[in-house]
Amino acid sequence: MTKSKPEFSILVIGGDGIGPEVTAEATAVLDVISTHPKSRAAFKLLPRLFGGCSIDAHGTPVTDEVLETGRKADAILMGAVGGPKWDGMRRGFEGPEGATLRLRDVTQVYANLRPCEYFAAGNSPLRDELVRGAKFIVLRENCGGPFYGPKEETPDYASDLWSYKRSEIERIARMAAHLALSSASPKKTVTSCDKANVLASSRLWRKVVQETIEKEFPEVEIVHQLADSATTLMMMRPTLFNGVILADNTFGDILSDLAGVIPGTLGVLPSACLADIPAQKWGDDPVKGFYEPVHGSAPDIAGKGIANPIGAILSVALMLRYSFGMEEEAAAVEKAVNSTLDAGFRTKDMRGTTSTKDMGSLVREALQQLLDQ
Ligand SMILES: NC(=O)c1ccc[n+]([C@@H]2O[C@H](COP(=O)([O-])OP(=O)(O)OC[C@H]3O[C@@H](n4cnc5c(N)ncnc54)[C@H](O)[C@@H]3O)[C@@H](O)[C@H]2O)c1
Ligand SMILES: CC(C)[C@H](C(=O)O)[C@@H](O)C(=O)O
Ligand SMILES: [Mg+2]
Repeated sequence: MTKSKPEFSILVIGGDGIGPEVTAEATAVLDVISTHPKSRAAFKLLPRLFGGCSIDAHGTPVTDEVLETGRKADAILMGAVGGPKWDGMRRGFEGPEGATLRLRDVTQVYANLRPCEYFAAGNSPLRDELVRGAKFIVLRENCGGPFYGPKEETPDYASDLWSYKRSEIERIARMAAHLALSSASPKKTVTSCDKANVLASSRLWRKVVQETIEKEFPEVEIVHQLADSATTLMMMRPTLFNGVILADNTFGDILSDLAGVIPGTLGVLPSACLADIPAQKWGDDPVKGFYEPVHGSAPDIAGKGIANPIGAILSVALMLRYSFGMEEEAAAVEKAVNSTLDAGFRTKDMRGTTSTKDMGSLVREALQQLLDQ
């Protein structure tokens, strides 16, 4: 890796439904950054079919070539996959969603960071005084649990094995503590959510999270919360969770979608799936990351040009920060999004009329100005 101006390779998966619409706005942000006179990096984009569109073209949701490209690339950017047309194909890891799980598995991106914060856009259905100041990362274990356990599927019986190994829990607990310590917030808290009152895998989870963090990160406060009551608390007192919310694959999936109530739409939530502790600064070797907004392919609004591209654009900010150590550029993208919202522009999910493309170009204009300063 040359430290002068590295070129990072990125597998780009538009996917299905609104996936290609929001991904186009996200890659356009990367173009602004790489073509700016002060640019510190070049990006080699590797667009590929994946998901339902790949089933239509190749008869499989992911070809070996795409898995291999993803394994070798520095990062992966994905819109979303799936849709009613391919719902009948879900069995084991077949079908569009199964392909996403396979790609997460081959890249071993075990830590799924799903940051959520309140935007002062007046869009939350929750009362302003409840959500103001809410800022946390849902850290979801991404390569284990029932998503990956052996499955049995017959017309009369079906099962998914929900299991965790100590080593899988230790590595995600370390990531949680690392994120808590590196956050700007004075509160260094990890709130771990589980169902230790009923699930054996949760009892191991709770024990290993407690032991690992207590021993290796004594300055981090650990709170254990049952996952069911965590949902009510997240809606009633979201700021209680400021810091890091740690959860396994299933509970993390649910809690991160629930967090969409805080900004008032899933459309603005980004996500980063990492294979290692994030890069600390520009010039470090890239950390393998798989970036995708939290939302899905939203078949109900696909093709209408109204999808919110902010979740995808903010996922690019996470890529710059966590994979490439480009904190200044990441912060500029986030600032550009905030200033666009502050100027009053909103897509339909935020009760506005701005189109996907217009929202993308407004953010890019704001970004260009910030980079020029
Ligand atoms: N990463 C992924 O590939 C991924 C993630 C989640 C769901 N999915 C798949 O997507 C399909 C649809 O799932 P779903 O309907 O449960 O969830 P979804 O996230 O696609 O949609 C839920 C609701 O949020 C809205 N929404 C989502 N993203 C939006 C955006 N960017 N702008 C505006 N509104 C937005 C939708 O219109 C819909 O009303 C399913 O096939 C599911 O498996 C894929
Ligand atoms: C589509 C599906 C495989 C995926 C998941 O459950 O991980 C989605 O819901 C997500 O949150 O990224
Ligand atoms: Mg989900």
